[in-house]
Amino acid sequence: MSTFIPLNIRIDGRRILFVGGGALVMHKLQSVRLFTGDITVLAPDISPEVSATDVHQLRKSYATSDLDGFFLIYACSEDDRLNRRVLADAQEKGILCNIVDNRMDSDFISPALFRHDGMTVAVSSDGRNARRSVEWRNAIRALFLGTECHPASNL
Ligand SMILES: C[C@@]1(CC(=O)O)c2cc3[nH]c(cc4nc(cc5[nH]c(cc(n2)[C@H]1CCC(=O)O)[C@@](C)(CC(=O)O)[C@@H]5CCC(=O)O)C(CC(=O)O)=C4CCC(=O)O)c(CCC(=O)O)c3CC(=O)O
Ligand SMILES: NC(=O)C1=CN([C@@H]2O[C@H](COP(=O)(O)OP(=O)(O)OC[C@H]3O[C@@H](n4cnc5c(N)ncnc54)[C@H](O)[C@@H]3O)[C@@H](O)[C@H]2O)C=CC1
Repeated sequence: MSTFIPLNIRIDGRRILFVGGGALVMHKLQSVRLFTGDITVLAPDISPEVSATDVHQLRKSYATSDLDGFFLIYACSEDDRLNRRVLADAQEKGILCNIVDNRMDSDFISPALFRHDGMTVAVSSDGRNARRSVEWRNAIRALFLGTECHPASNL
């Protein structure tokens, strides 16, 4: 069984890498960009939506040395074998890595977030039920903002 502890990790001055540049990266960027602008996206094909953001872009196929200098890695390509290679390379180098939607193997997972007035709420199900995390986050957000509570996921 995978177990996780919630932490707030310092990221100022530290670089974050996404391997892959499709729809899923765009989705993940929406939350990560709330916290840092120092994000690099590496993929042979980077979607127009990702390209239109202010992230650093490397249009190339992944190589192990691409991980050097990064603090956190998100392996988000559509190629599961590649994602697993990225994870193995990162672990070899002592860098924390998330394989998208794979809580069993990831070093960390992403909670459902709500940020307001300098405060952050992060909800997790330890990766067991992401939809439930979104519903809890939305309920907490409604409590603070007095808005209608519904399960649609937007920050
Ligand atoms: C392990 C993890 C990924 C990781 O971090 O590695 C993971 C895994 C999986 N998600 C799945 C599905 C969905 N995920 C969402 C949404 C979000 N998922 C997020 C996190 C996580 N999802 C991590 C665990 C978090 C925790 O601990 O609870 C959020 C909170 C944050 C983020 O992604 O940044 C983000 C909300 C963003 C926001 O709104 O703010 C929605 C709803 C939607 O899109 O609105 C659905 C459709 C559900 C449906 O359709 O019912 C499935 C397939 C399940 C299945 O098919 O049954 C898996 C795989 C599996 O469960 O094995
Ligand atoms: N789109 C979504 O909301 C969700 C996607 N997923 C899974 O996440 C994965 C990615 O999904 P999408 O972003 O939608 O796919 P996508 O097909 O839009 O993007 C895949 C990205 O991987 C990159 N890539 C391929 N080979 C590479 C290499 N050798 N080096 C670096 N980058 C490489 C491609 O250039 C592309 O940018 C898929 O496995 C998908 O099943 C899972 C849940 C939701």
